[in-house]
Amino acid sequence: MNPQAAFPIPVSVLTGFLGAGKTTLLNRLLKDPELTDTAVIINEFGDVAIDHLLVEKASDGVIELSDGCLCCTVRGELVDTLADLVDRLQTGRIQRLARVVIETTGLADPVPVLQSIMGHPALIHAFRLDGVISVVDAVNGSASLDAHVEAVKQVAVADRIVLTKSDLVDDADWLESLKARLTRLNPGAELREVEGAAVARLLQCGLYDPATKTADVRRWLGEAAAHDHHHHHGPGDHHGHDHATHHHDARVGSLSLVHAGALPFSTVEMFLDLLLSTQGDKLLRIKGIVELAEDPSRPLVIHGVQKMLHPPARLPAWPDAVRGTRLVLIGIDLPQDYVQRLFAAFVNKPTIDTPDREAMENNPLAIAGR
Ligand SMILES: Nc1nc2c(ncn2[C@@H]2O[C@H](COP(=O)(O)OP(=O)(O)OP(=O)(O)O)[C@@H](O)[C@H]2O)c(=O)[nH]1
Repeated sequence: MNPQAAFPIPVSVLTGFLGAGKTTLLNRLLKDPELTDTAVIINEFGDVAIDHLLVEKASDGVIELSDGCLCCTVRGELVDTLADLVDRLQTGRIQRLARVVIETTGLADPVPVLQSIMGHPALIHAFRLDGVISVVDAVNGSASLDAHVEAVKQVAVADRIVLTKSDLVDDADWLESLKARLTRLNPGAELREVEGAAVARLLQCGLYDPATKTADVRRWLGEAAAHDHHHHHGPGDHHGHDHATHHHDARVGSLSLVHAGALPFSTVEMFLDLLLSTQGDKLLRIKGIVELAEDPSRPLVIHGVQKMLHPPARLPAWPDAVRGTRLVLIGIDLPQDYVQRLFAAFVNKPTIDTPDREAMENNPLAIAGR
């Protein structure tokens, strides 16, 4: 491959509901000299392709997708567009490519976009999903979350949430309650106001801090926040007022799975297989770090979207003193107790009311409460 390109190339996905301020933020971001060799892929929606005109520093960087619903038809094209970028690099038609930013249409469910980046065999070695930045409008964000489950998913899958238009909101309580709602939906994501957020570092959500070259596991897993906000919402739960007014929100939940010791690779693999085959449709994101029994000094990094797992990668060393296995899951209608018990069955000795591993591998339906 072209020596000018360091594969895999990080891909950032910029999402957020219609008019939330994605293009405005992107225009500001692209002024940062650190983002010079960035390709921007803008997904168009509607008859008139106006978005690319709004991206000022576009010239040869913008690759336009044709109109259509992102969830279905454009998925194939996005893959083609990314493959074309690799081709251009290899043939020298592009000299350098340091990053790709994909701006999704405001109406889109971002999950298929993430899946097409992570799951396509032709792209898997060329690109890595760095992170998802979700833009939420302080004026209309709350109404969008109430009305559209896509807006809720955009927030739930985010690594970072950027709040725009707070300059238009006088009511501090309104702003605080929107922020609290966003934190409930996605306790692991970093929440920022747009002022000050428009710098290259906003896009760097991955495990490695490119400045220090060290892994920042806690930030990447969103752990510090996630610990204080365990959600145990299930599809059948009722949350009174909250449930009644925010019915989409109640379906979203995050949970952490923690195991103190090292685990054999086969255990991790089987647990993930079962988790993805039974809960894949409900999982929005999964991230984690694993201490492997076979090689405890080099942690295994797990990263996935729905049923798709990024090829597991190894870190050269543990970034800090904390070892063991930590998985963070965000899902919609995810049966949290089932997942906790499934994990426990794999990593611990079986208890009286928990079927053992062998029984479960033979019959994954053995755990009640799915
Ligand atoms: N006052 C204020 N206006 C903003 C802010 N961010 C964006 N806007 C305005 O909001 C409108 C929509 O912004 P865009 O950046 O086009 O939003 P978008 O999310 O790209 O929109 P779509 O591509 O249509 O989904 C524009 O008129 C922007 O100028 C902000 O922080 N404050």
